Amino acid sequence: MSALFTPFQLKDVQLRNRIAVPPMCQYSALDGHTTEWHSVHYASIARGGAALVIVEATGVSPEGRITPSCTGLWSDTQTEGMARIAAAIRAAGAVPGIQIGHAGRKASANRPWEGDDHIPETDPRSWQPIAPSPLAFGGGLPRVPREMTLADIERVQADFVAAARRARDAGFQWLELHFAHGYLAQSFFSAHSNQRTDAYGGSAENRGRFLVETVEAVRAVWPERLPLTARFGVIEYDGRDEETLTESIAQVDRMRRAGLDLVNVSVNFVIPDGQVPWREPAFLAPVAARVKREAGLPVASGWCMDGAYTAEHVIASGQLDLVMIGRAHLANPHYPRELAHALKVERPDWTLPAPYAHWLQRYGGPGAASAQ
Ligand SMILES: Cc1cc2c(cc1C)N(C[C@H](O)[C@H](O)[C@H](O)COP(=O)(O)O)c1[nH]c(=O)[nH]c(=O)c1N2
Ligand SMILES: NC(=O)C1=CN(Cc2ccccc2)CCC1
Repeated sequence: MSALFTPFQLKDVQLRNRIAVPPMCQYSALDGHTTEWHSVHYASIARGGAALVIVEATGVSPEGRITPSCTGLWSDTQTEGMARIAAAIRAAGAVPGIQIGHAGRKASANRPWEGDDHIPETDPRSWQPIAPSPLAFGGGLPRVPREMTLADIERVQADFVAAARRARDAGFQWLELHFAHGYLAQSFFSAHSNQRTDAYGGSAENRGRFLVETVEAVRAVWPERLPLTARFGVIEYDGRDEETLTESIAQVDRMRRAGLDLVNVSVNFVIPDGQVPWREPAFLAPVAARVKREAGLPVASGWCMDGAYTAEHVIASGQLDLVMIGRAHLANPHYPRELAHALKVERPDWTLPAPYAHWLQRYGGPGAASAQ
């Protein structure tokens, strides 16, 4: 029996297994609107058998995007395209999720294959990034952001609420606030990037204020019976991990009390030179397990957890409730079928829809057990 292929219930949402596709930017939007690329991309992946498909980081405002090609939910004109995608994910038997966020000081960047760096200020495609403090990320993202005023903070929080309403109206059943990867919310919580002296800076509680207030504000519009979650970096790998983890777990507890239903544990990526242990399989699993134990809410996590036995173990061992498997789904949208075969799940081909499953089960096919 495979733990990975057991259902999971959170509020009124039932997941058919523990495999989630994490948000992965496609950098293919037109003025924040989804295109045919997104429709095919998300439908194909959802048909592959994962239980939850989370649509990529979607900007709560134009300047909250990472690149000019990122999706947005700052305008009602963007809701229809997202609604088609949510419906296609649901029609494939997966739960449609979406991540909404603000890129903060990492905003106004080129697409990864076009430099992955800040667009020059002289380029008309660029815009002024904003952040808690006037401190640049560095590396390929050298622009010094404008320090946010209290009015900016209120406006951005209102943008999160408006985007959450649009995600609800588009038919998404799982909302993930992007509080990780060095973007705006993460940069409020990190002392590396937040050197404010007002109520939003200084102590860990003050640095976590923007995040807690945003959870509270979004909770008020997001249906109580649908999961409200956050992807949150809890470790920087900057040599101060124990201190960062302790204050991050306290922050997760504050967000849980503000109404968060699950946390997707990730890495902070607030500084360009963190020593992330990339070679260690499932390096975040023990970290996520500690968050689950100490903050007392369900956890998901990912990063290099795509191998069948790794994915099975992080769930069977109770470290995680859901495993996020990203790049493997870019290489093969039907990746869950590979996992089902490897883990000797009953009728593994039926991780796919009937038009594929029937023939693969009956006549074999690449990777099918009956293949000679
Ligand atoms: C092309 C691309 C684009 C994105 C990502 C990654 C990649 C490869 N990742 C991180 C992603 O969700 C995942 O955490 C990592 O890919 C690590 O998981 P895997 O090792 O790929 O399973 C990411 N994470 C996130 O929270 N929001 C996002 O929009 C994106 N975008
Ligand atoms: N929107 C996101 O959260 C993104 C995360 N990425 C993963 C990543 C982050 C930091 C370092 C390496 C990879 C890359 C692209 C966009």
